[in-house]
Amino acid sequence: MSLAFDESAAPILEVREVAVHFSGLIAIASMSFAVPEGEIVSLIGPNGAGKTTAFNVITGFLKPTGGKVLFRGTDLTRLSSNRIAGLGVVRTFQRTSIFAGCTVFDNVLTGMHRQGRAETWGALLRLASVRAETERMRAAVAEILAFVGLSHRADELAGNLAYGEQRLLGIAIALAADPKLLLLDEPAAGLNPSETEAFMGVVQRIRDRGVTILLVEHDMRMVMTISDRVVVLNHGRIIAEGPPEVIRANPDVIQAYLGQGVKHAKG
Ligand SMILES: Nc1ncnc2c1ncn2[C@@H]1O[C@H](COP(=O)(O)OP(=O)(O)OP(=O)(O)O)[C@@H](O)[C@H]1O
Repeated sequence: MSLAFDESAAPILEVREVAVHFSGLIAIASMSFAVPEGEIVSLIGPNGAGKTTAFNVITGFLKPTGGKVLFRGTDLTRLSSNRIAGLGVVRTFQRTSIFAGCTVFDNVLTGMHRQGRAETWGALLRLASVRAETERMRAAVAEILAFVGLSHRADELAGNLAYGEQRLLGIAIALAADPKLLLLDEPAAGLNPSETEAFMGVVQRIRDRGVTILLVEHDMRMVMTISDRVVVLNHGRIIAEGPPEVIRANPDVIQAYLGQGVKHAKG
């Protein structure tokens, strides 16, 4: 893990002066930050700071009141969430959306044509070599399941998985959509310490495979261990930005958030 921020790395994502107002309430006042390609960047802050709102803007679920979001130079704020997913900006949700009545394998297979991949799927079905293509996709699903450590559960109904396994399945479904930038919304919520540990390893390995990660997470140990860079939001404004060891020592951050968070993480 590279703890130092490489200023020369090209940003895959640039959030420029994004503002979000909800009829009088300012959820995000003005937010600008960049996510360098190939890094894990965490967006942290107290409850209500604007983290989920920022995710919703980046993924096209919410149009900002002002500002832009550039993904490899393309302005995402003009595009539908489906188009954005099709470009490779893929998110997971706080509540994992799985098909409980389908097998783990089929859930991941479905992930290949969810999230904006419908056109590709349709085109594939028209190919004469559908069978070869199906085999290729099944091999890809098997590879993803092995990657997240769920191969042994492939034929199980997703609804029968333990909670921690369902979170891993959520990640596997997102990986099936071939993300370039993966947004993880509180992936460790509700996990026990050993599950969190395993999850941290998975997230780092996803980064090591070349997928850039933007993480919203309350578990400070996870954030401080795996992030290359941390962006701190408070009341809709960025109050600090930098590598974990700098953020950890920033008095404004400690005041706003970390004091409580670190205590919580250690307790
Ligand atoms: N659709 C909405 N309509 C009105 N206000 C909203 C809406 N969505 C969010 N807000 C408000 O915007 C602010 C930011 O909320 P947001 O959910 O982005 O915070 P957060 O940092 O993700 O919090 P948490 O850590 O609790 O998930 C809050 O004051 C929230 O109540």
